[in-house]
Amino acid sequence: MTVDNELIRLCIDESPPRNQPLVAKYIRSFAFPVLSKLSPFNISKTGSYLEANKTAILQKYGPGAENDITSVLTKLNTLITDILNNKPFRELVSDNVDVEIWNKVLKDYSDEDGNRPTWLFTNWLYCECYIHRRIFEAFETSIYLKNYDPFYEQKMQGLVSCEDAMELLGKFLIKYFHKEDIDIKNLHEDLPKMFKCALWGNRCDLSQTGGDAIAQTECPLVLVDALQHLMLVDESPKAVDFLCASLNDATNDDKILDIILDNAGYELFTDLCLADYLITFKFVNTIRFHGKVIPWFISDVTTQDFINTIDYLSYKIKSDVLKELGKRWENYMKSGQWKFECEQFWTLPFSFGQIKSLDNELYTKLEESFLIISKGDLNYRKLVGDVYWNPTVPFIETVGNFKPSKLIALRTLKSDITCGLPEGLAEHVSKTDPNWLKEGKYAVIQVDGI
Ligand SMILES: O=P(O)(O)OC[C@@]1(O)O[C@H](CO)[C@@H](O)[C@@H]1O
Repeated sequence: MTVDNELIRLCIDESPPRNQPLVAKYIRSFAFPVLSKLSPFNISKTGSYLEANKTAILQKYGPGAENDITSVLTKLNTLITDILNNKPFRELVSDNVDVEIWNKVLKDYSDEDGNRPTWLFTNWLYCECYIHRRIFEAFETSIYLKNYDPFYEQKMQGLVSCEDAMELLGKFLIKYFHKEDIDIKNLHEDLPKMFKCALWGNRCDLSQTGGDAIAQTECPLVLVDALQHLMLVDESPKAVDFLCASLNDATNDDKILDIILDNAGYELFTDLCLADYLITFKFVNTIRFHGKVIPWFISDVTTQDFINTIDYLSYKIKSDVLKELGKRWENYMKSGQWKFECEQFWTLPFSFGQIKSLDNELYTKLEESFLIISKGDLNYRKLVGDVYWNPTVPFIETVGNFKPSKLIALRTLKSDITCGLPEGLAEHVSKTDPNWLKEGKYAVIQVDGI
């Protein structure tokens, strides 16, 4: 019997129950294949990357790093074995500031007899976050590779491989920014396109491919129209009306936009384009980008990714328009109009509904916000509590008590969770396209408080 079969033997051959948080034991949920196939694949690819890049790593970190590589590989292999054998979770052992929180969560999820949670039977959001935290633990418990991001090069490669598409969007924007006669009608017409470029940027997510870059070659603006029929909910008109109306209020010159980022590479580029558009036309005055404090879900944006993306565009890329964009973004960072922040909460296994009770400082910060944009699938899962909602439950209900400000969610669908869909749509799409929830093919733009 293979280990995969062993996991299957423990599972239930059913869909997960509606309106409950996901758990991987339901074979017909996306969580089961992510746990049994995709996660072990991603972890073993991380190990293969280390082995393949050993010489370069030793050159950079010195010969002492050889033992580190060996110990990281052992820890990654143990992690795969633990998952595939549904072993109980263990405490984290590093001296990082978040370890106390993770170990408290482990205790909270253990039963009265002290039996610890296992991969198949515990809350899936906790489980998947724990997998990524354990990957990082393998590195942070080493000597030389404590701060090593094994996904950094792939993330930058993801950016480089999309240069053609970036150039096309860059040309459009630079021309636009140089025009002197942009009026409210133009803004009203073009702002939805900027939202949707950032939305579809979320398709380029390396956690689906074990780090292999997904090249985006078509013109992002052409794609916006071509993919419109794949948008299951499009509330962008509400967001655009709200933002355009706010331009009339000259008294408010302290409008902060918070963008809760997702992936580096091409997606981050499209987020920065949207941010530039919003700040150039004074929809907002300050933008705070929220990234991750540790490598997370393979391709999420860390400080290193954010800084080096802007640096790459400003100084290293061939294209003049992209250089010009890079320089604009560097200036926004220098002037403080743009800020990059990475709070610990985003790499903990909690939903956004828990921010208020668990991290009041962060919640209070988000209350200063004029508008919050949440990017991507994992942030969406956290927004709606990773609950397998009945698809017609309104989005504003699913976000629970996460109401610090007005909110826009931009998400391509890569997991089972849907909400706020019109009656019958989920049934209709699933009949014509059984994989509709898995591949980032469909998307939603949903708003709360607008
Ligand atoms: O947040 P992103 O980057 O849009 O997507 C992340 C994600 O799709 O990767 C995992 C594995 O497929 C999913 O569980 C998760 O939701």
